[in-house]
Amino acid sequence: MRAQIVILPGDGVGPEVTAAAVTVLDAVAAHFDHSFHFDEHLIGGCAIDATGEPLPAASLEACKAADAVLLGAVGGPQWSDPNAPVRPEQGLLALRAALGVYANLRPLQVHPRLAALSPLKNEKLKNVDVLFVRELTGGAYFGAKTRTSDTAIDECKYTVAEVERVVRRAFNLARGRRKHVTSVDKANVLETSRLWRSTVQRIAAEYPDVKVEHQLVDSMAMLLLTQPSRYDVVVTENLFGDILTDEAAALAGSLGLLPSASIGEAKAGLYEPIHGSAPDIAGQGVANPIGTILSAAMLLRHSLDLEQEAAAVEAAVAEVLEHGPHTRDIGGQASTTEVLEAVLSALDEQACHAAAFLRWGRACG
Ligand SMILES: NC(=O)C1=CN([C@@H]2O[C@H](COP(=O)(O)OP(=O)(O)OC[C@H]3O[C@@H](n4cnc5c(N)ncnc54)[C@H](O)[C@@H]3O)[C@@H](O)[C@H]2O)C=CC1
Ligand SMILES: CC(C)CC(=O)C(=O)O
Ligand SMILES: [Mg+2]
Repeated sequence: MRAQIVILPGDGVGPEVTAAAVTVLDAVAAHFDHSFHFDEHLIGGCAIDATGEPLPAASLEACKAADAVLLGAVGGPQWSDPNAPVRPEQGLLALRAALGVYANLRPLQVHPRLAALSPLKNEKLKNVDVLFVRELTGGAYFGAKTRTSDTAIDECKYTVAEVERVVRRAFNLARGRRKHVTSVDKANVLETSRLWRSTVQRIAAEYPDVKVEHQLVDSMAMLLLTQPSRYDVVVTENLFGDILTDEAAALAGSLGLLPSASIGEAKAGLYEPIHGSAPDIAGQGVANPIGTILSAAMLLRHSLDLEQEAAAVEAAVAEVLEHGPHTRDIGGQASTTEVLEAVLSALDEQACHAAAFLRWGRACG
């Protein structure tokens, strides 16, 4: 298959981790006989420096025309002046809105080899397999912002239609999993959460085969640590989902491990690790590339319908998590490049198995 993929490296460790993921996608193309064309564009702080804008028109147009977009991260201390007229993060929010990618899928699994890195006891981490579905284009991140000398307002708004579409996604995804949806809100206090909860209750009636429960976000933050294996699909609004998934990354062992897929009605989606630009380690060649490589696997699955290829990348990553090498954040000493090379050689083996399986299938008729 032929695919046009836009790469937005962004800032900080973004260029380091996207370069690793592109090398993996190149290897997938070579092994499985696909033709991926990569087109790199600016976003975030580097775009502000070059053009004055965090999302230049050329970047947005390229993303809209692509089959998929792979992004590193945006932001950093040099663009974080509270009085700055434009900020890198505005570029990412504008891109998510323009692409209409309202559902952000953030899977959490705990590799047994890394369980020791988690602050939790090992037995709590058995069978943890959660899919967070975070609403991505509404809520406080997109509401009107006003500021006077002594007052600041961030409007938080949700419409029924915005809640319905992401909640339906969550229920549909739950049908392919353990058929359990946990909706997280703050309905005891927030009007937007009351609208969220009543909408979930109405949609749930269309899915009698899926068990639904409601959990307030403050207690959910605690339950995620005390009973993580209880959860299957967790659907929640933009801000709560952002916070809960960084917390969830601590269960897996590092923020550098978690991938994400942002999807809407179109096949084309936006794929990015859940972490930020990690300015504290940027430029040192030690960033963990696994979250971005797994995001590339999600790109293969969700935007290109290449399930076998996605599974091969995931199996290669699992092999490297099992046997190393590991970057510093997960207790090793390896560089980004050493981890990438290990993933590539594990992928070689996966691809050989896949090719042998295909030959066997043909021979058997
Ligand atoms: N999607 C995006 O582009 C996001 C951008 N940001 C931006 O990133 C900047 C830094 O934000 P922080 O709160 O420090 O969050 P962060 O996610 O960049 O870093 C938090 C901690 O996790 C570590 N970390 C993150 N990714 C890692 C990786 N791949 N390998 C190893 N360690 C990793 C960092 O070294 C740091 O200690 C800010 O400007 C923020 O706005 C934050 C979150 C998401
Ligand atoms: C706009 C981003 C910086 C928000 C964020 O932290 C995220 O999407 O994970
Ligand atoms: Mg975040």
